[in-house]
Amino acid sequence: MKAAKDYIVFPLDVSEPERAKSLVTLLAEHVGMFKIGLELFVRSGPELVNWIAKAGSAKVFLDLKFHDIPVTVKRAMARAAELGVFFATVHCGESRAMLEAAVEGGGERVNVLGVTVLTSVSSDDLVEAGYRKDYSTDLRQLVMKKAAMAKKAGCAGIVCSGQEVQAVKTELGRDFQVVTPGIRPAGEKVAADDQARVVTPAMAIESGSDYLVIGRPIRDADDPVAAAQAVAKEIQGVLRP
Ligand SMILES: O=C(O)c1cc(=O)[nH]c(=O)n1[C@@H]1O[C@H](COP(=O)(O)O)[C@@H](O)[C@H]1O
Repeated sequence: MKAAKDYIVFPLDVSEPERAKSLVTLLAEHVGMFKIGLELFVRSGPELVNWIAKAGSAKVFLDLKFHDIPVTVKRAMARAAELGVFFATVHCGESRAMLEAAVEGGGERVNVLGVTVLTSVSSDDLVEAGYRKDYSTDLRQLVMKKAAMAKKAGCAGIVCSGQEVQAVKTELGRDFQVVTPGIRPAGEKVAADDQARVVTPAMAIESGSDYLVIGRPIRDADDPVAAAQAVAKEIQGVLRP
């Protein structure tokens, strides 16, 4: 069985490679995976991905959220797969062809996740962007459509908020991996920051989430190790044997 800490994905949302390395060293025993996103990758690239992969036991998640024509996505995902990362992301976007291209590019080497509707997006944002009115009043419908498209394309799973996990798992099956950002620990006054669809670690796990992305509540805590341990404790409290 997965240990509570293995559910935690810590995003290395910092610009300096030295700061990223010190966070990896500090948190390697307390989280299950490190995520490298746009900021760090633009600064430090594949070299740092390799360093993190070799540094500890935690897995590496390359989160570059590709969104382009299929051939470009396929070729970029093939390069991502060469880095030996566990997860890599593509936006679900507007066409299944892009997702299929991502899966093809990744081959057997990487688990491709489709990003459905970002956790920073609200129903009002969807209205402004021109989405159908029923999607804006029930954002979950749009997440479900995108998740179904990702599954059909062969993705290993999706990224969505904790508010939609249960519906995705019920409709698309337990094996279809669901990663949930927008997590804010219970019992403390923690800012939601730019996140619009937020749940606690316990709520996400109880809904069936496979991995929780938790950044600022750990990174910006006075004691990041204690913050990660507190999240693991909250997860442990609701894990079923
Ligand atoms: O793909 C992601 O990881 C992601 C998707 C999403 O819908 N929302 C989202 O916040 N994220 C990532 O989660 C991290 C933010 O986590 P917090 O600092 O805990 O808010 C950033 O690395 C985001 O890129």
